[in-house]
Amino acid sequence: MVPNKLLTLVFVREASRILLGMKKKGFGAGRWNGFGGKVEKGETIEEGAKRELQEESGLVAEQLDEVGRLMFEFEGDPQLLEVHVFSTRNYKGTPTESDEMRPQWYNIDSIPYSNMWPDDKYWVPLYLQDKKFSGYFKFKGHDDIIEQTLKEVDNL
Ligand SMILES: CNc1cc(N2CCN(C)CC2)nc(N)n1
Repeated sequence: MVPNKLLTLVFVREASRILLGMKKKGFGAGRWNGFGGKVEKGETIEEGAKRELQEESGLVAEQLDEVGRLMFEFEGDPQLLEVHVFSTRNYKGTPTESDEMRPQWYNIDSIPYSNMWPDDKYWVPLYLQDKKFSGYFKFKGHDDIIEQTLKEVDNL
């Protein structure tokens, strides 16, 4: 039994725009995404999300709302990724490039899905409609989704 790998993903939102970061190295490098990473021992998932947001973007979230839960399986890898997705509209600081991420604001009508993880085009629209969601995506490599489920939920 291999436990899930606990990860976070944070989106910073304003009325008509969303902050994305270009991942500069490591897992997901070359794609725009929210900010996030691993949850460390001794911190809650939400504390981990807040920490990663600050490390990767320089922003301090005053309030984080959990908006979704995504499970990712990669064919041939027994460890599933359990990604807890958060959103903040209440933060301080200005977006600052880190060695991991180059932040950039995008209008919510022109999100660069072709340069993001392939699953994003399915669940980000739910997020933008202020829906809560729960999804599972099985990947073959990093580009092809071979199975998926996605539903709106009332509670996470
Ligand atoms: C595999 N598909 C993914 C992974 C992913 N994450 C985001 C957070 N990372 C720490 C790990 C991987 N984010 C999106 N949007 N899609």
